[in-house]
Amino acid sequence: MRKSLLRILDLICEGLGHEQGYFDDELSKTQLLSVNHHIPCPNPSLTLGMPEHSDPNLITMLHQCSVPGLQVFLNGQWMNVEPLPGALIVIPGLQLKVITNGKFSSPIHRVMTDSEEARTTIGTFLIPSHDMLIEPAKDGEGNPPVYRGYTYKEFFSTFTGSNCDADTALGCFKNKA
Ligand SMILES: O=C(O)CCC(=O)C(=O)O
Ligand SMILES: [Fe+2]
Repeated sequence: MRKSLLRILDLICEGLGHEQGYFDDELSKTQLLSVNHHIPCPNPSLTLGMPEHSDPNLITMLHQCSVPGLQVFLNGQWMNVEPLPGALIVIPGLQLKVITNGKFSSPIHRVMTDSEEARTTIGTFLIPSHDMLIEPAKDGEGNPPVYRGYTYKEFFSTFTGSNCDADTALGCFKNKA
């Protein structure tokens, strides 16, 4: 999974004009594997499997099982991400948004519960090393950086301190327009 994500990141580099391997080392140092098990809820309107959030890391790969539940917030409404057999979902994280100076966005998503079936998913998260300086990569187009540099440690504590609200956390690292 790490190899596939690094390949995808290299394709992103190619598209944006950054050198190959830009994300290979400290920016993707840690790989976290997380298994989520959501038990059924007879009345799914009463609880969410996972509340709405953007992933705070660099990039995520998710294997959802055959039970639906993942939703993404798109054009002002929640859309179901239907499970496809054998498909893996790639979710750009907030660090990818910052490093690409906002060219990539990090989608808000959440998990609904199912009334009858349990849902087990596996996520792989690539995470920068804690002391790594994160900043928009120079894009050769002379666009001013939207965000100031920070360490991932600093970002993560701001993110958790703002109730995991992406806009609030990112707002703390925005340069004045
Ligand atoms: O279980 C899922 O479908 C999504 C999990 C997720 O969004 C996460 O772990 O960040
Ligand atoms: Fe997520």
